[in-house]
Amino acid sequence: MSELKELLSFQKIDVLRGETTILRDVTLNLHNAELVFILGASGSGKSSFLKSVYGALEIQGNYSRVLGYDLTSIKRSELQFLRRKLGLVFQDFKIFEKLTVFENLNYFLRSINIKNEEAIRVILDKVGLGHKTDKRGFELSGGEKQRLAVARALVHKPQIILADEPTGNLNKTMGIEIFKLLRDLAIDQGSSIIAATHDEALTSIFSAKVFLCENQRFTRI
Ligand SMILES: Nc1ncnc2c1ncn2[C@@H]1O[C@H](COP(=O)(O)OP(=O)(O)OP(=O)(O)O)[C@@H](O)[C@H]1O
Repeated sequence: MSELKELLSFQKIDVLRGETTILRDVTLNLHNAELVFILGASGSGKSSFLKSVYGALEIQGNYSRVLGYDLTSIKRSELQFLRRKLGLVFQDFKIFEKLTVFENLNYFLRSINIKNEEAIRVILDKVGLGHKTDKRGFELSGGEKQRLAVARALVHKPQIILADEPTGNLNKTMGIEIFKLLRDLAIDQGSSIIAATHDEALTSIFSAKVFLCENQRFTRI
């Protein structure tokens, strides 16, 4: 059992978009190898919360630490270093359709100054795409695209994975299968996941801390 480390701590933090307060008094503590779901209706602030974690939205409050960075005082030039320690998964996959499976991961790793072809091969095997490394993005099914996105989120062994509706474009069975893959591989390498989802069913399948965004509140349920 690995030692418990605090990866993220928000204490009574407000998340803003310009002049508008999207969420108030957000309190969340995240440790390694932990899964957190964020539920809420469309427009309730789930994506905004995820964006606040990587410094893409303004926040206010006394205490907000992510992987050792204080988000209320982090410099713009430091954000790239924080973001290298995060993995991102989106509903619409955001893979490069014209690049091959291998090139998609290599492009991502190079963008964060890492050259590690072995890590690419290992993670592609783990997500079940080891036999499709030379296929281009447009030749993949939706499930395969999300497997590739899962591989991209994990290949650099980030400490936190932020997943925004990761099952939103998949059928129910495929969504559960791919989320399980993400969860198992992440937890295995000690990474934690914060996943925003409409899909309440996921919370009954996977053991997790669950929060609800509603009327600007962020409440543990
Ligand atoms: N780019 C943007 N510019 C301005 N306001 C935005 C922008 N994106 C979202 N908002 C507003 O911020 C609020 C929270 O939106 P957010 O996308 O965080 O909700 P969500 O719970 O993730 O919704 P969904 O489930 O539909 O993705 C909403 O009122 C929305 O209209």
